[in-house]
Amino acid sequence: MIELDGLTKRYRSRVAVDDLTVTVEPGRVTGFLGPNGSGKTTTMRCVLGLARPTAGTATVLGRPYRELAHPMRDVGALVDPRARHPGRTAHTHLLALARSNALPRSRVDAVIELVGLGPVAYERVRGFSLGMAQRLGIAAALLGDPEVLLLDEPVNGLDPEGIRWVRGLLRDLAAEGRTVLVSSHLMSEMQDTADHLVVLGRGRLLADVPVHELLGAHAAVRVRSPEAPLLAAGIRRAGGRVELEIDGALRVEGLAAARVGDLAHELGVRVHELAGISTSLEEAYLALTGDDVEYRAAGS
Ligand SMILES: Nc1ncnc2c1ncn2[C@@H]1O[C@H](COP(=O)(O)OP(=O)(O)OP(=O)(O)O)[C@@H](O)[C@H]1O
Repeated sequence: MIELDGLTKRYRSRVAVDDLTVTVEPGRVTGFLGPNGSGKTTTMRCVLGLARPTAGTATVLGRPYRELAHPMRDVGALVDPRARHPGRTAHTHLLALARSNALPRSRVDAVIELVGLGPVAYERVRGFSLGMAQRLGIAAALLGDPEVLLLDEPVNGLDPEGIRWVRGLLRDLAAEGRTVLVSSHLMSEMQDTADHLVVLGRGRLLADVPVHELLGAHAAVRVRSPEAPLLAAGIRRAGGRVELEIDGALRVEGLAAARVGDLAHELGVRVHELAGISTSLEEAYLALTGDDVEYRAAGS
């Protein structure tokens, strides 16, 4: 479990993380989302003792990271995949990590195998592609067989096969009862991987919800009727939000399809089409974070 309590991190006048209170539970994959610069990496760095909170606390398994007796056995992290000695081979890199953390040598071969780096284990890290570097970073995170995993954009640079592999790995680790916190900008990937979401905007908590709840909250109903204005007025009276689609259909949010059908019946309005529309995580995410995007291209 990871617990953040009023976590705040300021860099001079800039507030990177603002009074964040969240519990990341074990046994599920928690996606950590937010626009660029919203504070995800800074939060992870505070959890890992790499940045000191200005206020509040961040604990792992009930303790601040610095007080963990065997940090690598408790927490595995991938924060910067390029942060390693370029002259070392993958094997020597992991072996050095294992030695300095009193982990058995057998774990080195086990994680190399697990992440699929066997064929390049004795090649220098200098020549690794971003995807290979990501796999090595994940291997390092798993070296101590930790209860808690924090992965900052682990699929960055991976090809589709690699992305699918990370998805399976994260789901397996969560199914084993571990705490898995993973940040990503790939919404379709998060929709398939995460059970739960923590969403930040400008350092503040925007949402702490199960994925299906967020998707449900943004789901819509499409309804077509020759008496659309009458139906739209009834839907609004019942608390729904209505928009007119380009083809004359109504897009309704806030009411289920069955409720819209019943309303039409009550109003004596004919219906030619009625369907629930599921939203993608990307649409739900953009609706949630729209006002909190710090960097936006002109015209977008
Ligand atoms: N060492 C630092 N010194 C000064 N400001 C920093 C530092 N680290 C982060 N920041 C600022 O804090 C804010 C949050 O950055 P952070 O990297 O945590 O965001 P993020 O959500 O991980 O972004 P991204 O999705 O782009 O990786 C940004 O405005 C960033 O410029």
